[in-house]
Amino acid sequence: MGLLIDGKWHDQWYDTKSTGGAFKRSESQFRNWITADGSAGPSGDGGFKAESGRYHLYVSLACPWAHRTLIFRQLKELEDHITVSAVHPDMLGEGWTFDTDAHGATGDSLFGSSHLHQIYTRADAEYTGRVTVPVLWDKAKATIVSNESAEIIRMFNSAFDGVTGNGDDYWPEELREPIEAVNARIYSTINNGVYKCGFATSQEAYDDAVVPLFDSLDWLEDLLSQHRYLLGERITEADWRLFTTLLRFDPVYHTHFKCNRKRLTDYPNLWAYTRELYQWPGVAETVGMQHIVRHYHYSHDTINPHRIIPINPVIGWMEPHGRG
Ligand SMILES: N[C@@H](CCC(=O)N[C@@H](CS)C(=O)NCC(=O)O)C(=O)O
Repeated sequence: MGLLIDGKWHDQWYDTKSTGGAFKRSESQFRNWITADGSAGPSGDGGFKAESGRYHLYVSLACPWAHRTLIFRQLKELEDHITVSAVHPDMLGEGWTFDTDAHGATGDSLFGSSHLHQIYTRADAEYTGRVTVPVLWDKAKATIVSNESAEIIRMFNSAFDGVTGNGDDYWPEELREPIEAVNARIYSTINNGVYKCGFATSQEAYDDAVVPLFDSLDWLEDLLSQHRYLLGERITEADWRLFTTLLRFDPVYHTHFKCNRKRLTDYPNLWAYTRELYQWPGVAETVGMQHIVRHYHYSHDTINPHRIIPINPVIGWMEPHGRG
């Protein structure tokens, strides 16, 4: 685990000393947008036109943020248009690697790099910051379009509609405001909330994260007793953003990140809802449960110093969900 400073790799864990033991996630730095006609998006530069075969996605199957992008690639039928490389689940001293000695770890099919940080320095030789997945790479301009999953899924949602003919819309105009509100709470208390619990290095920081986390899960349990999806009867990006965290809850966050007031399977509505999303056409094939369980327990030696991979519950993802 580490980061690049002026293009040089430094092996260091997250700094929580300056924040009273609290984990603060840093902002993603590559913020360009692919658009249908190549015009500039809400941030960054223009010139990234949606074209088949032009873009490549670097992911970790373990990572909930990268997982969102894989799900959107699947939902929006982009598999033949956007190529993918998956890193090895073990993220150790030199960060994410392209080692291939794990099922599903593909290596870097574009450049044959050994480490993900080489992709960042290819885009910016002086890059300073964390080396995270997902990364959306542009083969034409030889640079990173974006390393922000929340924005990559919005590009995938609509930019390639003319290429694929798939017009499914998970960010519909009329629901954008309520989606943003739900996303904000879920991001802060659940998606990032589990990390705040797990990476806290003081009791106070942990308490500050774990209470809102379970308050939000209770809130969602109630919401999902009233309607099928977060925003009503229509599935939206908010559901997919929540799904990748819920999927990892019992296998990883409950024990490894000490999110253990309840398990996902203790919430009847949330648990059935998660199964429905798991069973959505194409979604189960984006799930790399072995990478998920292995990555967290093996890579975070500050939390699990002996790197013992737990036996884990057997989870009935394919049990009938009974919703709708
Ligand atoms: N804001 C980013 C966060 C991505 C992120 O934190 N990915 C993790 C894996 S789950 C990572 O690569 N961490 C490496 C590090 O922090 O050094 C996004 O949503 O795209």
